[in-house]
Amino acid sequence: MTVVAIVGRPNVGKSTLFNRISKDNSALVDDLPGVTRDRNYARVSWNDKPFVIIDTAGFVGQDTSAFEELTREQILLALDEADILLFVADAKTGLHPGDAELADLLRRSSKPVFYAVNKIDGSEQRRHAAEFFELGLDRIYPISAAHGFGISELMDDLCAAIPEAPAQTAEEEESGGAIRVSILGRPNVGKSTLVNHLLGAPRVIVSPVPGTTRDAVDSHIVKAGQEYVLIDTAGIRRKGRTREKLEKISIIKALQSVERSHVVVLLLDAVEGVTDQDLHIAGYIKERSRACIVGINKWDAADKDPKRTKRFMDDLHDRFRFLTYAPVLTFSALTGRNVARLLPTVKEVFRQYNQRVTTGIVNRALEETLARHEPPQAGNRRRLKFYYATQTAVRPPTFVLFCNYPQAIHFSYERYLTNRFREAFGLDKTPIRLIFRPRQRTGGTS
Ligand SMILES: Nc1nc2c(ncn2[C@@H]2O[C@H](COP(=O)(O)OP(=O)(O)OP(=O)(O)O)[C@@H](O)[C@H]2O)c(=O)[nH]1
Ligand SMILES: Nc1nc2c(ncn2[C@@H]2O[C@H](COP(=O)(O)OP(=O)(O)OP(=O)(O)O)[C@@H](O)[C@H]2O)c(=O)[nH]1
Repeated sequence: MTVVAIVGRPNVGKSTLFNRISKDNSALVDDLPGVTRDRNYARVSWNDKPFVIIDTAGFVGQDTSAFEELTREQILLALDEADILLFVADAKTGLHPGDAELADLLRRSSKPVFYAVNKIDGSEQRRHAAEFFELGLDRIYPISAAHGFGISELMDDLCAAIPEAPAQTAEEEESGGAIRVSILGRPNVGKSTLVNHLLGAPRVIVSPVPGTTRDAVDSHIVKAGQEYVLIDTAGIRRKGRTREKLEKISIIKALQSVERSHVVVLLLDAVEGVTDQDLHIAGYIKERSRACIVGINKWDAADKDPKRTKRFMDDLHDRFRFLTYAPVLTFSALTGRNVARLLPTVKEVFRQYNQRVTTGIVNRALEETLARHEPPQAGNRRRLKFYYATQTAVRPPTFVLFCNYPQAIHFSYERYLTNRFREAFGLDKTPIRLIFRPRQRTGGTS
């Protein structure tokens, strides 16, 4: 998945541009309820090119007192991890020394960079925009993120730089019947230790210093006749940076790994608990409808007081309640205790993720579900009616339900249907998707 990062000085309009690009293309991101909207990355599609767009401001916080340092860090991060850079400057303030410095850094990159000058909403700003040619750039895109001016020219050109044909299908074929698994989690949570344990030999360097593993490599293993590909086994860190920065950086890599996975193992630290970043990754897993297992590592070091354990688990379920389908496992990658449960669980989750249900069974379940709890009235006082349903896809199991007023279905009724389908089809450990369609008339008679 191509990652496009928006970079620029504070207050130039990065977030506004991010919102415009992601909002105008919300088809792909909006069809899943209950996922947090408060975030700085989005999967969008422009001219049929899917990509992930990231507002880097979110990675460095709002501490403007140290903004030069922060901005530099942000640029380096984006240069490292993104595929395309989108530089934004502010025509209202005009050319700023910081812009020149950033442009300099970007010019040294081998990645495509698009330079936009924002806040072009009047003739005065247009004059200011000309100043930016002093940066020695071939092409500058005058835009107004707030009003939409110039956005399509910019995005059309940017999308042309995104490679055709996502590698997804090729990769799918290549991996045959293998289950693609990624192990994600913040630095020091024990990813390398776990991978080494699974591989049965210390192939990945483990160290108590965060960020000691480098290159992205996939590892193949066969257990009990099932092949697994551990994606990006080297993990999601960088050498020689502070822990705090590392945690901010890792999200881009994490998102890319989610894209490539069937099943994501989200590792948490039993001692440190759940962080916002864990929830961010979890939100993305949900949004991308990937199967997931929550692995609580370092269980050997956890406080075994039953009350605390209960509080930990309650808190976990509460914070991951949008991901109820993810089984939770506790283990210790260090001692190996209970790690043996992981791959069988991955296999079971994957089985459900690929499950097919015949149309007859789907419709029987639909009938029973409706009989048990009638659909509420649609807004226009007409009765909401479901006609029939059928499974249209796997990974995840996806069901299309034909009804008279798809737009009138309340979220709570959708949740009810989802839960009943899960129960009826034994799909408790996989995401499933329900799509509501207006009934299509066939044949052209009557
Ligand atoms: N006039 C005008 N104002 C804009 C435009 N785009 C953004 N702004 C304003 O510029 C200000 C900063 O916008 P943000 O999108 O928050 O900028 P940012 O670069 O994300 O800022 P940081 O998060 O501080 O780095 C806001 O008050 C926006 O309303 C535009 O096209 N025209
Ligand atoms: N007590 C305990 N320590 C563990 C366990 N798993 C890993 N550790 C320790 O945690 C530290 C970090 O482990 P790593 O496997 O390097 O963690 P990582 O997630 O790969 O870390 P980064 O390279 O920073 O991303 C090491 O000192 C491990 O020995 C566990 O199950 N129990």
